[in-house]
Amino acid sequence: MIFTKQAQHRKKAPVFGWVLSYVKPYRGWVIICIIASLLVAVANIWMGILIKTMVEHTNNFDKLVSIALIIFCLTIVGFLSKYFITYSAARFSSRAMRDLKNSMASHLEKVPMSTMDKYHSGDLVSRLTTDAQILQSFLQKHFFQLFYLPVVFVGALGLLLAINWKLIIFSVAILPVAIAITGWMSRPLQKYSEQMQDHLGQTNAIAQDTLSGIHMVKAFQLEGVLYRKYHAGMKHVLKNAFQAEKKRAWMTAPGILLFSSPILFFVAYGGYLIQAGELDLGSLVIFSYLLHFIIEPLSLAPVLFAQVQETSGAAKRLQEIFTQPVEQNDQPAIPVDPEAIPVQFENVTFAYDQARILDNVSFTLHPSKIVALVGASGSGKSTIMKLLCGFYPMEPGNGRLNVFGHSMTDWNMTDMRSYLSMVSQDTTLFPVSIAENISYGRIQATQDEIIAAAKAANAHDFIMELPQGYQTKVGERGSRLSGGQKQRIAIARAILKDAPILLLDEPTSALDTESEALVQEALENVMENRSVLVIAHRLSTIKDADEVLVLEQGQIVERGTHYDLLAQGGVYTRLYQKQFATEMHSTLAAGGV
Ligand SMILES: Nc1ncnc2c1ncn2[C@@H]1O[C@H](COP(=O)(O)OP(=O)(O)OP(=O)(O)O)[C@@H](O)[C@H]1O
Repeated sequence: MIFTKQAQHRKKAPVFGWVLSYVKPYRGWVIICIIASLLVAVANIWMGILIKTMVEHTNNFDKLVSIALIIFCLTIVGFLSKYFITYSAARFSSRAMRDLKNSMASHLEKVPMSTMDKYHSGDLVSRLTTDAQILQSFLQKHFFQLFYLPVVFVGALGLLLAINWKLIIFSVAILPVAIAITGWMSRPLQKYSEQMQDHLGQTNAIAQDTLSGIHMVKAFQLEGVLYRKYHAGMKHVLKNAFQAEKKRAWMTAPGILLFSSPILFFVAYGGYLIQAGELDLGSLVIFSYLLHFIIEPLSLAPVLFAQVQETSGAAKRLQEIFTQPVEQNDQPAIPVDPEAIPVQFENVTFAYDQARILDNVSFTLHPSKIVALVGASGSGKSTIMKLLCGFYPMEPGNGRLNVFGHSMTDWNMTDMRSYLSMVSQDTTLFPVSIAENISYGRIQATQDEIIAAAKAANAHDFIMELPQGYQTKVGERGSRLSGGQKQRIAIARAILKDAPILLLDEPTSALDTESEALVQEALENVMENRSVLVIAHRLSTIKDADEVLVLEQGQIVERGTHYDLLAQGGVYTRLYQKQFATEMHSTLAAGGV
């Protein structure tokens, strides 16, 4: 199996258990937060008892002074506890979210291309930012309430029941109905929140595509089309946000009414009990103070429930990423025999989804040889490269793919890829300096080695002409460099990596003649003494290849050297005449073969 399912414990855990697994390493701060929450609750209830004692001892000055002192101490305890709630919640929530984001980023690096094909990078960024923010905000602002509210509620209820059970039961009798109504009303909040986050992910994806492809957008005057798409996406986001807020507003109005009704009942029935001599004034005062601690938890419960719903929606979107299988990276490194055959495809059949893309493909790339892939667009050339990079899993029974004599399924992917270098038409440069971009071929490379690689890639001269030389920042995706310059930096990177197998997707006519000649020379340097699998677009590369594979609809329909294939007069000859006739004529005119 190329793909394993890591982080199983997190995958199977219910969503909040999964979130708590990230909080667990900071349990010290969580415990401080919980203890501080409990202290605030106890201080509030104790204050009620003291108020009652104060009312009962209005003639005892010493008693009043000692009560005032205790109240002062409780106020200090309450103040410090609130500080620690805020501080500790900020500490554990921000650290837990940092860990979660880090492990999500590292998980994303390990998921196979088949998974990345399912998600847009903008959506993934949205999960990493907005969803993680919702989660952090819950942990920071609402987590302590899960402990504070029940304790203050139970404490206040116990005291009030002891003072006059009839009055408290009569006062709060309506609250279960209020909770049921507001709880029922908050149910769609999770759905709205999930929908809003999904739409936000899609809208972010449009924004990202528009900004990264801004040249094309402007050249094709697509601003209006993309703006309308963005606008439509934001409309959905706003709609869901508005639906959620409308629900909240609906919950607030009856909530206030329902949750303030106990005060009315208390005033009416409490007054009656005093007149009937069944309740003293001190008890009435403590009742009015403590009733708040009954109403507050109950009125906040639906709001908290709604927050939990919203947070669980965000957490589910994050957790979904962790349920994606990852590439196998935990096997020990395989010892490689340098004499072994670098690449061997044996009857490989492959489909991305349903349709068969490669059909029974077999070929061998011998050490220091060149195998060229040619064929019409969509015939499966890039797919062969992608399989060799281990980007997609091969189903059992669909052939064998060996790298240095070991089946792809036995390799640790990171280890296997250390034997491959890739230079593709679509060069990926990172927004860092030229030196750093080249050094990504081999992170430990010295400055001298970087310069030597740049020289071999025909890049040194143009780099030295830049104002900051090797320290020049190349911009997003290398936007500050020309196509040929980007290619040569990518080739320098491959030279520095010095891997025995080179995968090459030759640049086509996107480069001008002078730039193409420089790139071509650089490519010849990087190909030297390496086993090369090349998607060939140049006649000269095809002629130099030890074997040319002609692909048609995922099948190798012809194979041999350029001259063997021409002699056959089949698919290759037709392709040759179509694609290379101009190049052939110019070669002949220049006195070439
Ligand atoms: N990630 C993918 N998911 C689904 N189908 C894909 C994916 N990548 C490629 N395909 C399909 O596989 C087929 C072969 O594509 P491939 O890129 O291998 O062709 P190619 O010969 O390299 O073409 P070109 O010369 O135009 O680059 C095409 O029909 C393409 O639509």
